[in-house]
Amino acid sequence: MDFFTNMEQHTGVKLNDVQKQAVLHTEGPLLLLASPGSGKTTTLNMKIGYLLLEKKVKPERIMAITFSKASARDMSERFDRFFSSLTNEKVHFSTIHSFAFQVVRETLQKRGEPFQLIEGNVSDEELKKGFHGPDVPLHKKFILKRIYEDIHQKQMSEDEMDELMTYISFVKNRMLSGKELEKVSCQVKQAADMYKEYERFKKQHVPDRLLLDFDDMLTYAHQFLLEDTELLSRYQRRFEYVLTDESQDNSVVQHEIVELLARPHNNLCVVADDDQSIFMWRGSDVTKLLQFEKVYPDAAVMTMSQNYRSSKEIVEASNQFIKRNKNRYPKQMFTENPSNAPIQMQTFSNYDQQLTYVAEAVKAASPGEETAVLYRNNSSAVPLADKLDKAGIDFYMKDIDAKFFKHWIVEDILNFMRFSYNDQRVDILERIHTKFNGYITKKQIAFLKRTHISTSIFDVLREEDIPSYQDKNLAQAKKMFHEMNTMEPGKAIRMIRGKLGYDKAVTKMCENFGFNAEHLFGILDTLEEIAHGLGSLKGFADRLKHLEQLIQTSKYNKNKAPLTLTTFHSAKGLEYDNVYMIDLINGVVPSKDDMERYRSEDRAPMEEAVRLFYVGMTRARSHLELLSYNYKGSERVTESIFLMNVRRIIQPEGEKKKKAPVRPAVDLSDESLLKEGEMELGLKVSHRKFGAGIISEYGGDQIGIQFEEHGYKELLLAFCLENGLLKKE
Ligand SMILES: Nc1ncnc2c1ncn2[C@@H]1O[C@H](COP(=O)(O)OP(=O)(O)OP(=O)(O)O)[C@@H](O)[C@H]1O
Repeated sequence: MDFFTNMEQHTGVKLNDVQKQAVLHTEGPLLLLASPGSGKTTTLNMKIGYLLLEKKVKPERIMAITFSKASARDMSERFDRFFSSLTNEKVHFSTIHSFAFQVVRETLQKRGEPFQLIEGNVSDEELKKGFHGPDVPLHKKFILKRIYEDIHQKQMSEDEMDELMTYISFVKNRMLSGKELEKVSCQVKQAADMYKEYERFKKQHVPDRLLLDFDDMLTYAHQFLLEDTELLSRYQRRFEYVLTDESQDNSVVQHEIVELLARPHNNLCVVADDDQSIFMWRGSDVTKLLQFEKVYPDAAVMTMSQNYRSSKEIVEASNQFIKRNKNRYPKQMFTENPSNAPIQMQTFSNYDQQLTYVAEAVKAASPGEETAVLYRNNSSAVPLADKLDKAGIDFYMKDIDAKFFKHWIVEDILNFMRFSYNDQRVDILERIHTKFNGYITKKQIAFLKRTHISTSIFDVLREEDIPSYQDKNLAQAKKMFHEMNTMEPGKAIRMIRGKLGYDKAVTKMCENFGFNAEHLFGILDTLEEIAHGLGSLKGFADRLKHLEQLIQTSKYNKNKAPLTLTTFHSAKGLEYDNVYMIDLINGVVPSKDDMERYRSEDRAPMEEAVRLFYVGMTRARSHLELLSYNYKGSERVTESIFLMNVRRIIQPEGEKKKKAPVRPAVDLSDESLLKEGEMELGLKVSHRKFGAGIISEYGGDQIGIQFEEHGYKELLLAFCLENGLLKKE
């Protein structure tokens, strides 16, 4: 009996022709380009089985590399399911990081050079507490904090820490140095200098040991393999076959390590989907895949395009959608799966309605169905969790991020509320006095600290010699804090933000310290959402505690709750019956930065946003919904341009019922007129009334154009198109 018949009998899986060819191609380089749901993992496992059972390769001669520890476990489980009854031999699935660590440890031990790992868990509280004296705790974040403070003479914000960490990972994974470091954009000023200082610190600060972070594992392993030919050829001899899964997310240094290992026989099987590369921001590099045939002129390239996961509607729409991208291997994903429901798209009037809808829809799912709600940013998780909890729905949250609850904005709001209970507490006032319009100075706080307080602090201050404007403001503040105490929390937050001047103070901080205003105001909006419907300030504080705990413990609900909440990124490789993609608005999906860079001709981030959206769409087996809204709080937003793309795919222009314009002002067949399908960010157009401009936003029924002479204007798209108001320049 041949291998494939045997496999079919044992596992029930009948490989298709390309899958079979990929299994049989064991010698020489192979790039296996696989569409989502096309059985990558299945094929890779079968190939390993083939090497063991048919080619009698010893398992220790096979290097099977996966993207993360979780996918290594997943692969290993699948392998056991297929082959445990056929062979006792076990193949080790490893991440590149763990292999690199092995190389580094071995080399440094041999050289007698001690080392210390400086990356791992450190709580935000510990970090906030900081350190005193000259001895910096030997941890990446503390070291960066110290370097930042030395260079900028001020404290580093959490956002800046995240930014700088991403920058460092990126430059290391891309193997950048010298002038190239300056070219990488980073919100943190002098990031390249800080990076160089960080590298110097690690090598010199502790003379008796080398300090290494996670990314150093890769760069050092690469360096050692290049330097030590004996070491390299030992590993090369050991691993006769090298297979890597999810290779689209490998960084430059990871690709280099894999290439080195596979030499000279190059029995290298690279499984990848360039359309699912979503970690470019931290150094993954899809161009390496696109150049595979240049590196290996004798490479076989096979494409697995049949999707076994999703309904016809989902496969066809996603396949069309990804074609927006230019920088990709052309592929045609298809399926023989039957049709199911059409993809649903809804734009609600506001954010809360979207969440209410999700909660109701999830509740209505049939028993036994797996459902996921996917979002771009972790910040979407808290209001969603709040809504689901209020609706009595259990969930499993994939990437727990309870940072929200410890954020200083949340602390501030709680402190405002605490102070309203007792306006004699100098300790609380000290934390918020610069954040409302009471003009209370540091000196006044020091005075209050020295004074025995037995009445309202506001009265104490007003007894002193203070300017009349402050006296007036303190009297008002006292009244507001007093009223706040018995208010509904939603109202209280609005008063803090508005009349007490907190929003203004935050805006000022953003200007002074470069904080991300959108993010901070987003947190305040979320607090208002959580407060919605609650009766007391205490109830609000309790609710926050409850939510924090709920989110922390939701990770234990894996395989228990039929509902998963996850970011697009973490949904990679997974599948669900029903998928709801939420918060699909411009500024989030794609992000503001993606859009801005696209306008300035830097298209790579937008292409990555498209891939991320595609990963989200292709997680659904039978039911996919794309959700958006028009207002978040009082802010008008526009639905994601990607929604518009999908809508056009599902319902092409020609099929729409077009209302004839009452008075067609121009000949609509004129080729130079802008058509809906031609809209693109950055496209130069000319408006009949406002003249030349550039499309800088579109979504829903609006189009935003930056006009040369009339500034930025938002116009009704349908009106412009139907009346031929816009021409391509
Ligand atoms: N030849 C086949 N016949 C029937 N089902 C198959 C075949 N190959 C794979 N499948 C099934 O298709 C589904 C998707 O396979 P798999 O998870 O291996 O896809 P993938 O390519 O890794 O997906 P993604 O890239 O989206 O993570 C699985 O349920 C798998 O069992």
